[in-house]
Amino acid sequence: MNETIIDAQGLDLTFQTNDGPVHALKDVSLTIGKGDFVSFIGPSGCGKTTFLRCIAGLETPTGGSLSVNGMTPDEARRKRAYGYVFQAAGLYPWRTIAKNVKLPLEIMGFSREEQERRADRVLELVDLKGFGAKYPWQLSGGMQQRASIARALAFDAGILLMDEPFGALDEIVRDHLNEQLLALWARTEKTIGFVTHSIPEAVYLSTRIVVMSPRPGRITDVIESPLPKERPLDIRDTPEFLDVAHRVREGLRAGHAYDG
Ligand SMILES: Nc1ncnc2c1ncn2[C@@H]1O[C@H](COP(=O)(O)OP(=O)(O)OP(=O)(O)O)[C@@H](O)[C@H]1O
Repeated sequence: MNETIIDAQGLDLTFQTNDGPVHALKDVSLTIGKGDFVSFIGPSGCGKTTFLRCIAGLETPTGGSLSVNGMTPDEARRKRAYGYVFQAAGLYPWRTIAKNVKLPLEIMGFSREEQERRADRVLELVDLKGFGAKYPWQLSGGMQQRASIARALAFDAGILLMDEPFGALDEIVRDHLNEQLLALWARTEKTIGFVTHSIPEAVYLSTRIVVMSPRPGRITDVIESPLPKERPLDIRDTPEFLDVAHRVREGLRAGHAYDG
């Protein structure tokens, strides 16, 4: 495998809540290499978001070890090792698209010229060239989500963490964004962690698919994709694709059957 970027070993996380402890992650071990596109799939509440948030240094595991770029997640967060894309685009309505994209750059103290240059570059990368002066409400849901990806790319972190970024979009738009995301990944060689509920989306995008079980969230299968890097949408009709989709479905089913 390529250089290790994310290394989780025996990760455990129990939330203490008013209703008692919630065991969200159990003995999660996974290594993600540079340039991997790893999807996390599993039933609602199985800890996909929690695992992504651990990588991002936004939750603290209660057991095990986790490193990101050879650092603790907290150090990696402070060094801005990753861009994070949420399910909702989360753009500020009073800022233009360009100003939304520049926000992290402003906070990080980039010069105005550099902010301008980077915003232009990432808006072009997500196919929003010429939309910088628009406000979020003037854009479709898919375009807003692309703008939020541009914002996550603006400071050029090597890691992109995406939590169901296209979950709220209709299927045609989602297909299109999946294609664009693959092209962007090929061009930028980012390491991507991607949470989804959709089997076809996971299979279409990923180099590896991590199947998780219901609570306490455990990894029940890690499927290496045999698909080539170059993936036109109609690859989804090929026997290879359907075979991987079948394996994911079986993995999800086996996880559900687990009651230990
Ligand atoms: N801050 C928190 N405090 C207490 N419990 C939490 C907290 N965050 C998450 N949980 C619980 O941990 C479990 C895992 O949640 P998580 O959001 O990671 O699941 P998920 O797989 O991403 O679900 P979904 O697919 O519905 O987004 C759930 O039972 C959730 O209620």
